Amino acid sequence: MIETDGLTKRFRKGKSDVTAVSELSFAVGAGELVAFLGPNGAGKSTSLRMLTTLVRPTSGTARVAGHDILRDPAGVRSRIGSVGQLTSGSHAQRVRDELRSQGAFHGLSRRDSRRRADELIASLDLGGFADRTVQQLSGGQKRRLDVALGLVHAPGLLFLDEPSTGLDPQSRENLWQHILDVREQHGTTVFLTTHYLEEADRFAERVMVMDHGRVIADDTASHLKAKLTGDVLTLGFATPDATVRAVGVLAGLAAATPRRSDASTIELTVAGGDELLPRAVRVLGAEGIEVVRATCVPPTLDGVFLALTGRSLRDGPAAASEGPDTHGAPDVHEAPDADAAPDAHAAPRSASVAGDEPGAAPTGTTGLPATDRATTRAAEAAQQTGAKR
Ligand SMILES: Nc1ncnc2c1ncn2[C@@H]1O[C@H](COP(=O)(O)OP(=O)(O)OP(=O)(O)O)[C@@H](O)[C@H]1O
Repeated sequence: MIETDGLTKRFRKGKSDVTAVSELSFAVGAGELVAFLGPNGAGKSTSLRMLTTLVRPTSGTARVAGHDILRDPAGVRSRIGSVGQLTSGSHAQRVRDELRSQGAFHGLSRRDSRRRADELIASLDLGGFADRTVQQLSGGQKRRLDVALGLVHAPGLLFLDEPSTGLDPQSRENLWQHILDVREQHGTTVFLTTHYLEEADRFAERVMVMDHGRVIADDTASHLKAKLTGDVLTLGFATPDATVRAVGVLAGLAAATPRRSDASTIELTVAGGDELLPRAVRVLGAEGIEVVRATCVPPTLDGVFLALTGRSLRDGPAAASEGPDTHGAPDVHEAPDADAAPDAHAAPRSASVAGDEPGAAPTGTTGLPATDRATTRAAEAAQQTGAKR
């Protein structure tokens, strides 16, 4: 479904170049659910924008859904669905009409557009508000509509850029359930970016970790966790003396080195911590050392990132619990630049609306040059609305 070869993107920033994505080479098979993880500025969105033909690579290329992104961008667009960080529905349109007109713009007959709209309303559970206008929807309902709009032409491959950012936990769970259902019903390949580590861990079969424009790990979440980190065991003791003696006993029991985190607590990071813990308590007890508290915390993807980079993904603004940190909505009054795909700057009818979207981040949040932000976002909005031109 996706095959990239040395995909690289450099942006001009003042007098210097920023390498947003460097030598990206990977393949994604049909039906996979892949999550792209990384801190702010790692290059995730730029990678997605290249794969969805919104931004031209500086070098390298990719085949997406059987079409070359450089030689046949229209072919790529006809075969993929793409949901960006902005809501793509037009404010004043009713949900049902929005879906029907999206079908018509994709070349479906009136009858097929109606049928497809009904199907998507059922499968994404939009029935309760299908006759409301987009501006009357909640954030979670809008995101479900966005996914539905991206699926109107039944693409085999769906790109989602931070689909659940900014939603409350219940709406996130609900959106995910719908994404998983659509995937199960149609075998859709899903490629998404997210800041929510626990979502990637729970739902994605494959996790690609990106940092400074490069993919630094690519595997299942469980393999990454097993390979790069382990369970963190914490054992508490009644006295400092017992703690010192316990360090010696534990060192002989586990492959890892026990660390004293304070006078009466020992930590150790090991594989199979849940099995080691009861054994450690028994052996220590036999030595006359009483364990007064104990926990075993399973590994996380944040631990994986920490092991790979020495930094936590939760440090700074990319923290999973925080709200969106998007690059700002498009200002359609600004001129496009050469980085956008050739036809991507043609403003769709909803592009000007997207900037007013209450859930969208305000402009100017990234420090990117205004024209770059405007171009990329306008191009993204143009694609999100598909052929609505
Ligand atoms: N149009 C642009 N012009 C100049 N620099 C850009 C542009 N788009 C992205 N960049 C820079 O490229 C780098 C990668 O940005 P990108 O948006 O791909 O990161 P990201 O991983 O998606 O971040 P986030 O999680 O914050 O969305 C950043 O340093 C960013 O400032």
